[in-house]
Amino acid sequence: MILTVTLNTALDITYRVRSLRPHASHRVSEVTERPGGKGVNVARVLAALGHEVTVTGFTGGATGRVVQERLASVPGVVDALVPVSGATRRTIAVADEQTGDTTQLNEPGPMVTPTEWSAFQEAYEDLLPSASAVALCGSLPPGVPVGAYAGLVRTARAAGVPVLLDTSGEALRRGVAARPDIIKPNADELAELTGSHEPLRATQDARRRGAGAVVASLGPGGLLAATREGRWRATPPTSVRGNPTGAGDSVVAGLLSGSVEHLPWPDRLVRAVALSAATVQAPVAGEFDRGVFEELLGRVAVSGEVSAA
Ligand SMILES: O=P(O)(O)OC[C@H]1O[C@](O)(CO)[C@@H](O)[C@H]1O
Repeated sequence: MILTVTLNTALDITYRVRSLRPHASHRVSEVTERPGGKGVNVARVLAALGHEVTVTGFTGGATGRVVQERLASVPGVVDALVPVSGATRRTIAVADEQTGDTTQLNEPGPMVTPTEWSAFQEAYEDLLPSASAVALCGSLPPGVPVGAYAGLVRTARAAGVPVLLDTSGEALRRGVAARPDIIKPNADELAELTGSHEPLRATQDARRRGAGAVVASLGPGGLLAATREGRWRATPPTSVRGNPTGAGDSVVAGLLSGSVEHLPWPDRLVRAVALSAATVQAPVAGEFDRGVFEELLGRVAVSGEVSAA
């Protein structure tokens, strides 16, 4: 199975409004709720691609119960979440019908005690021997040490399990130093990590800091990958409009599934770009449109070069 870690799980709520204006009161025309947090989204997409997935991280309170109830009905996803005394957070995405833009409000998450953090680390170590790959995704809830991902990367490496890290800020900086196999920053996260706003230079710099491969998501500009095997750029055929919530998580799912299936890097990037664009176009945030995905697979452009041996 593929293991996804979401330390800060969420009940993702999407509000649709006619036009979002600061200081105004709004009528919500539609409300959607689904289990979220980045690793949970990754798991749903992996399962839709036919992979067996186990989800771990923290869950607590009434929101945690809703997240778990909803996860139970997703075929192919096994729930191995660890209980905490605090409540799983909510995230609110407000989709503006007029502009097509989405505004995101993410709660901080429950306070995790040192005992709960230790319980998670034990559960994680127990799950690793059955995992073909692991994805560590999203923000850290309060109470979890900022070096948490660095530790989880080291544990996965010691167990011989390939590890992808998708987070930001100091947690990413420390995590990269622990040498994950893949990181997937967006342009801002990559610039913050390396101090460079030039993506090509920044991806190479991030590799020097410890990442085995760096796949930078450049929004409508597609993906830029710097790996041991070579460097590539993959771009969607047209700029897609819609809700980008979860598009980065679909990239992670594309990369991970391609990695466990031993696809060559260009094919993994094509899959990741097609999934991401199909997520932007899906009516519900974080889902992907299978028809769009399959149609785009043949139309994503890849350019680049293989490294000299
Ligand atoms: O952990 P964070 O960085 O706060 O991100 C979580 C949020 O991001 C999303 O995964 C979208 O990528 C939402 O589902 C939401 O839960």
